[in-house]
Amino acid sequence: MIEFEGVYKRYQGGLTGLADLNFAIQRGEMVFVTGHSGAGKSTLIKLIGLLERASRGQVRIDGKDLNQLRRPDAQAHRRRLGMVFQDYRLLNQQPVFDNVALPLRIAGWQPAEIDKRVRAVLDLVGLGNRTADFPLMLSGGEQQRVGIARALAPRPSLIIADEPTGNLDPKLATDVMQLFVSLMQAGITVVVASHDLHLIQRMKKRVLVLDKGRLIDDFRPEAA
Ligand SMILES: Nc1ncnc2c1ncn2[C@@H]1O[C@H](COP(=O)(O)OP(=O)(O)OP(=O)(O)O)[C@@H](O)[C@H]1O
Repeated sequence: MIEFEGVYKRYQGGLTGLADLNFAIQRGEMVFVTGHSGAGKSTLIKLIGLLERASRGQVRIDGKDLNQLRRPDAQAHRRRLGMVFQDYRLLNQQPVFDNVALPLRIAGWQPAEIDKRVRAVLDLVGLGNRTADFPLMLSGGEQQRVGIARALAPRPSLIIADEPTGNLDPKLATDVMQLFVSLMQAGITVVVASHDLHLIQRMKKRVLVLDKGRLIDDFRPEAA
């Protein structure tokens, strides 16, 4: 479970990233975070991913305050978490297979296990036949699916994504969002930041709306 309690994030120079955020996300839930440019979406994602730390308040994952984590626990947290970025962040000089294998190699998986897992996640995102291709031979939507496969490879329990469809046309964006829904259906907690309200509304999942760093709505279509 993810809990934000009285969370503030103030950047150097006095800019407020987040102000007094309070909410909880249950295990296995899918949640969108939306709001205008500068509302604090990326900041929220970065706090969960430990790329930034709260200035005040607590961000807790399974009861542990992320600000208090010592290095081994912080590393364990990062291992349980997959991140997906707007610009995919693939290594363009390496084939799709190696891009997806990278986190498994870093984690010390055995080659035979890596081979099996990489093929399985690429099959899952519909790219099982593109393992030898290089990222720039793929469409934007396909590159993002490689990014998602890479995030999924180490079997994370939580996926966080910052504007994952920002560079995609509406059809590909919908496909990628559907893929996130299928991950939620497989039991993974999924938190997606996106400014695309039309697309979010079509997905009929919970939406946290930020405005100038504050939570101004927490909408649950299932409960409406
Ligand atoms: N590294 C930083 N240093 C200083 N200020 C920052 C930094 N990152 C974000 N901010 C400020 O914090 C506020 C929230 O930014 P954030 O990137 O979280 O918003 P966002 O909703 O993701 O915006 P966008 O949709 O434009 O990416 C903005 O006022 C921004 O200028």
